Amino acid sequence: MSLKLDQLRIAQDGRLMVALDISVAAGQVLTIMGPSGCGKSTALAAIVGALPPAFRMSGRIFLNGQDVTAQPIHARRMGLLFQDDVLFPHLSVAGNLGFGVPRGLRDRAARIEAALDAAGLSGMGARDPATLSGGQKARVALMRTLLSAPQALLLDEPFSKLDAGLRAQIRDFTFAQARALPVILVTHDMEDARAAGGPIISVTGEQLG
Ligand SMILES: Nc1ncnc2c1ncn2[C@@H]1O[C@H](COP(=O)(O)OP(=O)(O)OP(=O)(O)O)[C@@H](O)[C@H]1O
Repeated sequence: MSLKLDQLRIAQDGRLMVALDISVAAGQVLTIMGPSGCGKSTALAAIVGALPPAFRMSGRIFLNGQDVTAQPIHARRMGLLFQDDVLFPHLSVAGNLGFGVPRGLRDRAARIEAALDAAGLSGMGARDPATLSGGQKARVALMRTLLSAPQALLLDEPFSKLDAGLRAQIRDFTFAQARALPVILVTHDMEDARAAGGPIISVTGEQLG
């Protein structure tokens, strides 16, 4: 799998805000950094197909070699994970995971079980998500996204609410679970960027390291 941003440009009120021209291969994590308000989240919104009307976009987005620029958000099948990605409080842990599984799959229960296993939550599917620790919640949120079988994973500061120890643990877990996918990580944290191990760019297209 691969994600290619070909001369992607996002402007607001005629002013260029974001310029990205890069390919991300499966198993690679591209990190996007930059000051607050410079357009990092907007860039992810454009890539998934949910750019707010206040912005104009040019360039093309390719997923697995296919031009998806004109496709609506649901057809692009990309997973997007936020820092405030809360679990649904009215659903069990398994119910939350099941939300990610595409409708009509026969092995739905087995997929949920496998995700519980991967998250270190075997046998805890019936639990109320409120009873989980912060790390457990973060793992369930990630697995819920991955169960939707995304073609790429976009991470918008997903670790920033976690304390330092947990942050490293969840970060490693995320990169390990997503190793079959191209991943784009938005972060303010240099440690996150280093741990990602891939190219680091600013949203203005400048290569940082
Ligand atoms: N829906 C919207 N309509 C109009 N302007 C918006 C909208 N969303 C964001 N903006 C503006 O676009 C600019 C970029 O916002 P964005 O959230 O992409 O920045 P960011 O780099 O992700 O910031 P942070 O690091 O603080 O999350 C900001 O000036 C913001 O106010």
